[in-house]
Amino acid sequence: MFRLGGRVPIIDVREVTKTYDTPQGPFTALRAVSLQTGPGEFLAVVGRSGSGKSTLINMITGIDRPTSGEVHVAGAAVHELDQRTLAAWRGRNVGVVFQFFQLLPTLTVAENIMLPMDFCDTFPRAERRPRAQALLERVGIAEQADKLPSALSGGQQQRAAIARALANDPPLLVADEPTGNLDSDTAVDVLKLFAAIATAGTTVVMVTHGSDAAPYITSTVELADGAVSAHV
Ligand SMILES: Nc1ncnc2c1ncn2[C@@H]1O[C@H](COP(=O)(O)OP(=O)(O)OP(=O)(O)O)[C@@H](O)[C@H]1O
Repeated sequence: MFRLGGRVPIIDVREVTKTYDTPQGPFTALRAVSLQTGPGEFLAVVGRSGSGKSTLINMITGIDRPTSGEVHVAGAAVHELDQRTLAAWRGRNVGVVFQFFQLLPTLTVAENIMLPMDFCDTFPRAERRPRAQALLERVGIAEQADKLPSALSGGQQQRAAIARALANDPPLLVADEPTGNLDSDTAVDVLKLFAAIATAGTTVVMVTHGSDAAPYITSTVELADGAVSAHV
């Protein structure tokens, strides 16, 4: 097995190619992309619009399958999992953070965070509420637990979404443009939070267009026309 500085990687993408069938004919969105990331890394995925960032993320989270190549995440061969196994695997192993937060509007903040625990039955029922509260403390919004998401600022909603992504203590957190809808000061606070999460051991992969992330990330992969053009 591939090892990264002696450690098993959390993400091990090997020669992944993704070709979509389109009415105009086949379109290759990823070309022989390889990428390895270890525990505790904070990886930024950058590249122009259409370069393949979301397609790569979809391969890593198992939302979509490669046309060829292999995707290993947290020890699972994601490209080989069937849909049912994949849903259960994803719920426990991958926390996802979106640009527009996507909290359920009719549930309180704490209830939103308990939802992945309920879905995956990861913690005993009696532990879920105190665990949600502890996660809210970790992301700095403990006092917002019983409010509806609409009562929170954008930055607070993103912190709540990050707490939800950590609900099942996944080894990997994936964030697609998580600061795209935040003002620059709030964006820096969210980047600092991701950096702290990575330092605590969770691998964080973030698609970003901004350059504000540079001080906080541990590595960058750049895509151009579906291929890795730089990995530093
Ligand atoms: N389901 C699909 N069917 C056909 N083509 C697709 C599909 N999904 C993506 N593509 C194409 O693959 C290429 C890469 O798309 P992708 O969404 O991965 O880019 P991106 O780098 O995430 O872009 P953006 O920064 O605009 O979100 C684009 O040319 C896109 O049109």
